[in-house]
Amino acid sequence: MKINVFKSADEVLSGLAEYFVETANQSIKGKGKFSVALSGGSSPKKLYELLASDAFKNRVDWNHVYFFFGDERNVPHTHADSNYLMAKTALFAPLNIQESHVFPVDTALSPEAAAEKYTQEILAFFGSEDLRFDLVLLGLGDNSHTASLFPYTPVLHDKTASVKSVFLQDQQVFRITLTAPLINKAFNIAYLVYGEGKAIAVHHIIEDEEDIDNYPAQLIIPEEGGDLQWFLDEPAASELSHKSA
Ligand SMILES: O=C1O[C@H](COP(=O)(O)O)[C@@H](O)[C@H](O)[C@H]1O
Repeated sequence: MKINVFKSADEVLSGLAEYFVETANQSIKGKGKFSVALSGGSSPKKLYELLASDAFKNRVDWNHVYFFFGDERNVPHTHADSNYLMAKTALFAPLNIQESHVFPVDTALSPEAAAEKYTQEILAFFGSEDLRFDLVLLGLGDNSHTASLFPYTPVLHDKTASVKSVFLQDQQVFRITLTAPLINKAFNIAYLVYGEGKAIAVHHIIEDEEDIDNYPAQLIIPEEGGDLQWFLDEPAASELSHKSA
Protein backbone atom coordinates (compact mmCIF):
# COMPACT_ATOMS: atom_id res chain seq x y z
CA MET A 1 0.00 0.00 0.00
CA LYS A 2 1.23 3.48 -0.80
CA ILE A 3 -0.09 6.61 0.88
CA ASN A 4 0.33 9.80 -1.14
CA VAL A 5 -0.34 12.95 0.88
CA PHE A 6 -0.69 16.30 -0.91
CA LYS A 7 -0.96 19.80 0.56
CA SER A 8 -4.31 20.70 -0.97
CA ALA A 9 -7.32 19.06 -2.60
CA ASP A 10 -6.27 20.53 -5.97
CA GLU A 11 -2.89 18.86 -5.67
CA VAL A 12 -4.49 15.51 -4.76
CA LEU A 13 -6.69 15.75 -7.84
CA SER A 14 -3.69 16.50 -10.08
CA GLY A 15 -1.72 13.67 -8.47
CA LEU A 16 -4.50 11.17 -9.06
CA ALA A 17 -5.10 12.43 -12.62
CA GLU A 18 -1.38 11.82 -13.35
CA TYR A 19 -1.69 8.33 -11.85
CA PHE A 20 -4.81 7.64 -13.95
CA VAL A 21 -3.00 8.70 -17.14
CA GLU A 22 0.05 6.60 -16.31
CA THR A 23 -2.02 3.50 -15.42
CA ALA A 24 -4.23 3.87 -18.50
CA ASN A 25 -1.29 4.29 -20.86
CA GLN A 26 0.55 1.30 -19.39
CA SER A 27 -2.52 -0.92 -19.87
CA ILE A 28 -3.20 0.36 -23.37
CA LYS A 29 0.43 -0.19 -24.33
CA GLY A 30 0.46 -3.68 -22.82
CA LYS A 31 -2.88 -5.09 -23.97
CA GLY A 32 -4.59 -2.48 -26.10
CA LYS A 33 -7.28 -1.50 -23.60
CA PHE A 34 -7.91 -0.09 -20.14
CA SER A 35 -10.89 -0.98 -17.93
CA VAL A 36 -11.74 1.30 -15.04
CA ALA A 37 -14.49 1.17 -12.42
CA LEU A 38 -15.40 4.71 -11.40
CA SER A 39 -16.33 5.90 -7.94
CA GLY A 40 -19.38 8.02 -7.30
CA GLY A 41 -20.49 10.56 -4.74
CA SER A 42 -19.22 14.11 -4.68
CA SER A 43 -15.41 13.83 -4.45
CA PRO A 44 -14.57 12.39 -7.89
CA LYS A 45 -16.51 14.93 -9.96
CA LYS A 46 -13.56 17.33 -9.97
CA LEU A 47 -11.21 14.49 -10.95
CA TYR A 48 -13.38 13.63 -13.95
CA GLU A 49 -13.57 17.30 -14.95
CA LEU A 50 -9.80 17.53 -14.70
CA LEU A 51 -9.28 14.43 -16.87
CA ALA A 52 -11.57 15.99 -19.48
CA SER A 53 -9.79 19.37 -19.32
CA ASP A 54 -7.22 20.67 -21.83
CA ALA A 55 -4.44 19.73 -19.42
CA PHE A 56 -5.21 16.00 -19.55
CA LYS A 57 -7.66 15.10 -22.32
CA ASN A 58 -5.03 14.47 -25.00
CA ARG A 59 -2.80 12.35 -22.79
CA VAL A 60 -4.88 9.17 -23.05
CA ASP A 61 -6.31 7.47 -26.14
CA TRP A 62 -9.89 7.37 -24.87
CA ASN A 63 -10.91 5.03 -27.71
CA HIS A 64 -9.27 2.24 -25.71
CA VAL A 65 -10.85 3.01 -22.34
CA TYR A 66 -13.86 1.09 -20.94
CA PHE A 67 -15.82 2.59 -18.05
CA PHE A 68 -17.70 0.69 -15.35
CA PHE A 69 -19.12 1.81 -12.01
CA GLY A 70 -17.97 0.66 -8.58
CA ASP A 71 -21.41 1.44 -7.24
CA GLU A 72 -24.66 3.07 -8.19
CA ARG A 73 -27.68 4.48 -6.49
CA ASN A 74 -31.02 2.87 -7.34
CA VAL A 75 -32.32 5.88 -9.24
CA PRO A 76 -32.96 6.65 -12.93
CA HIS A 77 -29.95 7.77 -14.97
CA THR A 78 -31.46 11.26 -15.15
CA HIS A 79 -31.65 11.63 -11.35
CA ALA A 80 -29.35 14.10 -9.59
CA ASP A 81 -28.05 11.30 -7.32
CA SER A 82 -27.05 9.04 -10.23
CA ASN A 83 -23.34 8.26 -10.33
CA TYR A 84 -23.75 7.59 -14.05
CA LEU A 85 -25.20 11.07 -14.66
CA MET A 86 -22.35 12.69 -12.74
CA ALA A 87 -19.71 10.80 -14.77
CA LYS A 88 -21.55 11.44 -18.02
CA THR A 89 -21.68 15.19 -17.37
CA ALA A 90 -18.13 15.57 -16.08
CA LEU A 91 -16.29 13.01 -18.23
CA PHE A 92 -18.07 11.04 -20.96
CA ALA A 93 -19.85 13.95 -22.70
CA PRO A 94 -16.87 16.37 -22.74
CA LEU A 95 -14.59 13.60 -24.06
CA ASN A 96 -17.15 12.24 -26.52
CA ILE A 97 -16.75 8.73 -25.15
CA GLN A 98 -18.51 6.20 -27.36
CA GLU A 99 -21.59 4.70 -25.73
CA SER A 100 -20.36 1.13 -26.27
CA HIS A 101 -17.42 1.88 -23.94
CA VAL A 102 -19.62 2.90 -21.00
CA PHE A 103 -21.29 0.26 -18.82
CA PRO A 104 -23.94 1.86 -16.59
CA VAL A 105 -25.90 -0.16 -14.05
CA ASP A 106 -29.41 -0.79 -15.43
CA THR A 107 -31.37 0.95 -12.69
CA ALA A 108 -34.66 0.47 -14.56
CA LEU A 109 -34.63 -3.09 -13.18
CA SER A 110 -35.19 -4.21 -9.60
CA PRO A 111 -31.96 -3.76 -7.54
CA GLU A 112 -31.41 -7.55 -7.42
CA ALA A 113 -31.94 -7.94 -11.18
CA ALA A 114 -29.73 -4.90 -11.89
CA ALA A 115 -26.93 -6.39 -9.79
CA GLU A 116 -27.22 -9.79 -11.50
CA LYS A 117 -27.28 -8.18 -14.96
CA TYR A 118 -24.21 -6.09 -14.11
CA THR A 119 -22.35 -9.18 -12.91
CA GLN A 120 -23.11 -10.86 -16.24
CA GLU A 121 -22.03 -7.78 -18.21
CA ILE A 122 -18.73 -7.66 -16.38
CA LEU A 123 -18.16 -11.40 -16.91
CA ALA A 124 -18.96 -11.02 -20.61
CA PHE A 125 -16.59 -8.05 -20.95
CA PHE A 126 -13.66 -9.99 -19.50
CA GLY A 127 -14.65 -13.24 -21.25
CA SER A 128 -11.79 -15.70 -21.01
CA GLU A 129 -9.44 -13.06 -19.53
CA ASP A 130 -8.89 -12.74 -15.80
CA LEU A 131 -11.75 -10.95 -14.07
CA ARG A 132 -9.55 -8.00 -13.09
CA PHE A 133 -10.23 -4.33 -13.70
CA ASP A 134 -7.11 -2.38 -14.58
CA LEU A 135 -8.14 0.31 -12.10
CA VAL A 136 -10.85 0.67 -9.47
CA LEU A 137 -11.30 4.20 -8.18
CA LEU A 138 -12.76 4.43 -4.67
CA GLY A 139 -13.93 7.12 -2.30
CA LEU A 140 -14.47 6.93 1.43
CA GLY A 141 -17.55 8.02 3.35
CA ASP A 142 -17.13 9.57 6.78
CA ASN A 143 -18.82 6.40 8.10
CA SER A 144 -15.98 4.33 6.56
CA HIS A 145 -17.99 2.97 3.63
CA THR A 146 -16.45 2.60 0.22
CA ALA A 147 -18.25 1.88 -3.05
CA SER A 148 -21.63 0.89 -1.48
CA LEU A 149 -20.09 -1.38 1.14
CA PHE A 150 -21.83 0.15 4.13
CA PRO A 151 -21.39 -0.70 7.84
CA TYR A 152 -23.33 -3.75 9.05
CA THR A 153 -24.72 -4.77 5.63
CA PRO A 154 -24.71 -8.46 4.58
CA VAL A 155 -22.67 -7.69 1.43
CA LEU A 156 -19.63 -7.17 3.64
CA HIS A 157 -19.52 -10.93 4.18
CA ASP A 158 -20.09 -11.89 0.54
CA LYS A 159 -17.17 -13.94 -0.73
CA THR A 160 -18.10 -13.91 -4.43
CA ALA A 161 -16.46 -11.63 -7.00
CA SER A 162 -19.72 -10.17 -8.23
CA VAL A 163 -22.20 -7.30 -8.00
CA LYS A 164 -24.83 -7.15 -5.27
CA SER A 165 -27.74 -4.99 -4.20
CA VAL A 166 -27.61 -3.44 -0.77
CA PHE A 167 -30.46 -2.06 1.31
CA LEU A 168 -29.57 0.87 3.55
CA GLN A 169 -31.94 0.72 6.53
CA ASP A 170 -31.29 4.25 7.74
CA GLN A 171 -32.00 5.83 4.35
CA GLN A 172 -34.54 3.17 3.21
CA VAL A 173 -32.90 3.00 -0.21
CA PHE A 174 -31.17 0.38 -2.34
CA ARG A 175 -27.78 0.65 -3.94
CA ILE A 176 -25.84 -1.64 -6.26
CA THR A 177 -22.18 -2.34 -5.57
CA LEU A 178 -19.19 -4.38 -6.64
CA THR A 179 -18.33 -6.79 -3.84
CA ALA A 180 -14.99 -6.47 -2.05
CA PRO A 181 -13.66 -9.71 -3.64
CA LEU A 182 -14.30 -8.27 -7.11
CA ILE A 183 -12.67 -4.93 -6.24
CA ASN A 184 -9.70 -6.75 -4.71
CA LYS A 185 -8.97 -8.56 -7.97
CA ALA A 186 -8.12 -5.25 -9.69
CA PHE A 187 -4.57 -4.65 -10.86
CA ASN A 188 -4.73 -1.16 -9.36
CA ILE A 189 -6.96 0.34 -6.69
CA ALA A 190 -6.84 4.04 -5.83
CA TYR A 191 -8.67 5.94 -3.10
CA LEU A 192 -9.41 9.62 -3.57
CA VAL A 193 -10.13 11.24 -0.21
CA TYR A 194 -9.92 14.88 0.70
CA GLY A 195 -11.21 17.15 3.44
CA GLU A 196 -10.98 17.11 7.23
CA GLY A 197 -14.37 15.39 7.54
CA LYS A 198 -12.79 12.14 6.30
CA ALA A 199 -9.76 12.18 8.63
CA ILE A 200 -11.16 9.86 11.33
CA ALA A 201 -12.42 7.37 8.74
CA VAL A 202 -9.01 7.37 7.03
CA HIS A 203 -7.40 6.63 10.39
CA HIS A 204 -9.86 3.76 11.10
CA ILE A 205 -9.25 2.13 7.74
CA ILE A 206 -5.49 2.43 7.61
CA GLU A 207 -4.43 2.22 11.24
CA ASP A 208 -7.15 0.64 13.37
CA GLU A 209 -7.53 -3.05 14.18
CA GLU A 210 -9.74 -4.99 11.80
CA ASP A 211 -13.43 -4.37 12.37
CA ILE A 212 -15.10 -4.90 9.02
CA ASP A 213 -18.68 -4.25 10.16
CA ASN A 214 -17.79 -0.83 11.47
CA TYR A 215 -15.09 0.03 8.95
CA PRO A 216 -16.04 -1.68 5.65
CA ALA A 217 -13.26 -0.07 3.61
CA GLN A 218 -10.83 -2.29 5.55
CA LEU A 219 -12.06 -5.07 3.22
CA ILE A 220 -10.09 -3.56 0.38
CA ILE A 221 -6.86 -5.52 0.21
CA PRO A 222 -5.66 -6.25 -3.32
CA GLU A 223 -4.95 -9.82 -4.36
CA GLU A 224 -1.36 -10.77 -5.05
CA GLY A 225 0.18 -8.58 -7.73
CA GLY A 226 -2.37 -5.79 -7.17
CA ASP A 227 -1.46 -2.27 -6.14
CA LEU A 228 -3.34 -0.11 -3.62
CA GLN A 229 -2.68 3.62 -3.38
CA TRP A 230 -4.29 6.34 -1.28
CA PHE A 231 -4.47 9.91 -2.57
CA LEU A 232 -5.12 12.19 0.41
CA ASP A 233 -4.86 15.87 1.17
CA GLU A 234 -3.24 16.96 4.44
CA PRO A 235 -6.56 17.50 6.27
CA ALA A 236 -7.75 13.97 5.36
CA ALA A 237 -4.40 12.53 6.49
CA SER A 238 -4.31 14.57 9.70
CA GLU A 239 -5.34 11.69 12.03
CA LEU A 240 -2.71 9.29 10.68
CA SER A 241 0.26 8.68 12.90
CA HIS A 242 2.33 7.40 9.94
CA LYS A 243 1.90 9.44 6.79
CA SER A 244 3.46 6.87 4.47
CA ALA A 245 3.33 3.10 4.17
O1 LIG B 1 -22.04 7.15 -1.60
C1 LIG B 1 -20.93 7.17 -1.99
O2 LIG B 1 -19.96 7.59 -1.16
C2 LIG B 1 -18.59 7.34 -1.37
C3 LIG B 1 -17.90 8.59 -0.87
O3 LIG B 1 -18.53 9.69 -1.52
P1 LIG B 1 -18.27 11.22 -1.24
O4 LIG B 1 -19.52 11.91 -1.70
O5 LIG B 1 -18.05 11.38 0.23
O6 LIG B 1 -17.11 11.60 -2.04
C4 LIG B 1 -18.29 7.02 -2.81
O7 LIG B 1 -17.01 6.48 -2.92
C5 LIG B 1 -19.32 6.07 -3.41
O8 LIG B 1 -18.98 5.72 -4.74
C6 LIG B 1 -20.61 6.78 -3.38
O9 LIG B 1 -21.63 6.13 -4.06
